Order: sequence, then C-alpha cells, then structure tokens
Amino acid sequence: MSDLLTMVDVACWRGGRLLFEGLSLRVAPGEGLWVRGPNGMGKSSLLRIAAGLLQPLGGTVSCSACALADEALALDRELPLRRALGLWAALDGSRHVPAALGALGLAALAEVPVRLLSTGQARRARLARVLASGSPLWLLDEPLNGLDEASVAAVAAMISAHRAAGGGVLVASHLEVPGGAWRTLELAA
Ligand SMILES: Nc1ncnc2c1ncn2[C@@H]1O[C@H](COP(=O)(O)OP(=O)(O)OP(=O)(O)O)[C@@H](O)[C@H]1O
Repeated sequence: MSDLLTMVDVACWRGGRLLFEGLSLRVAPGEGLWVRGPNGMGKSSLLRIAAGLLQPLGGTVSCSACALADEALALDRELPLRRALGLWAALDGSRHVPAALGALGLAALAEVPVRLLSTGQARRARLARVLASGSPLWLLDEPLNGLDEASVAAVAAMISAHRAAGGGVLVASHLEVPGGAWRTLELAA
C-alpha cells in the first residue's frame, strides 16, 4: 500500500531563520510517527507543511487527504457541537459525527453550542473534528494538552482504532502519546 505521507529533503524557513533542512519522513497506513524536540524547533511548522498550510523552503511533500488538529478549534462557535462537526464531515463526504462524539465522550454535549464548551471539552472537540473528517491521515499537534486521564484514554483508543483500520498518524507532542507503537523523529538544533 502506498504511503499516506512522504516528505523528501524538506527545509523550512520561518520567523526569519532556518528551522530545519534535509528532513525526510514517511507515514504508511497503520503507522504512527512521533515528532519530538524542544520548544520552537519547528514541530508545529512541520505539521503545517504536511497539511499544505505552509510552503516549505525546499523539498517535496506528498500527502493524502489529511486532518489537522492544532491550537485552532476551527468549529463554528454559534452552532451546536453536532452540527459544527457535521460541516467538517460533509467536506469529506463522510458520516462519522456520531462515532466522533462517542469516541471523545461528547455525545451528551451534541446539542450544546460550541461557545459553551469548557476548555477541556473544546480540546476534545478539536480531536473529534479530526475523527469526523474521515481522513486517512491525522496530524495531531500536542493532542494531550489539557486533557484529563479519561480523555487521554479515549484519545489512545481513537488512535489505536484509526491505525488498525489502516489510518496513519503524525503527532507532535512533548508527552508520550498512547495508541500503539511509535517511530520517533527528533527535531534538534
Ligand atoms: N506565524 C509565524 N510567523 C513567523 N514565525 C513563526 C510563526 N509561527 C511560528 N513561528 C516561529 O517558528 C519557530 C518554530 O515554531 P513552531 O511552533 O513550529 O515550533 P514547535 O517546535 O512546535 O514549538 P513548541 O514546542 O513551543 O510548540 C519559532 O521560532 C516561532 O517563533
């Protein structure tokens, strides 16, 4: 099966400096790749390049349909959560919203407007958005930030199931993320 993400010899210039160069990686179906490194090394920038949101200085990027969960909630604050997630699901032509709500323990909040979610609930909602998208490749930026123990377990189960179904995950995280074995990529100065 072909890779979900391939980067070859990628370089990134941001904030007036070279963050990294000569970076190559791949994520195959079922795989997880964990990007580590100190603050400011370019982990989030790497995910944005993979998502096509940031132009690399050099190199080539080939990425299947992907969904990025970063700091941005990217959900309409005025809509009930179920409908806000539905906009993302519709974009990909999939119907994964009930599964996403259930997986992140958000089913009881389906009709609550996004703006009323607590900080932790909103963090779970940004991950539910990724699941709802039905995308084969997930790009997760610090997915465990601000999550309680039960939510971390839910994220682990969600990642395991996604990988078992042939999905791939590229995660940037300071904490070890459960959900299967990870290959690691260290961004260092
Ligand atoms: N929008 C932007 N414009 C200019 N420079 C930026 C922008 N976003 C980030 N940078 C710079 O790019 C560098 C890498 O940032 P990035 O967020 O990719 O690092 P990171 O490894 O994810 O950091 P952290 O672990 O703190 O989240 C930093 O020096 C940062 O100041």
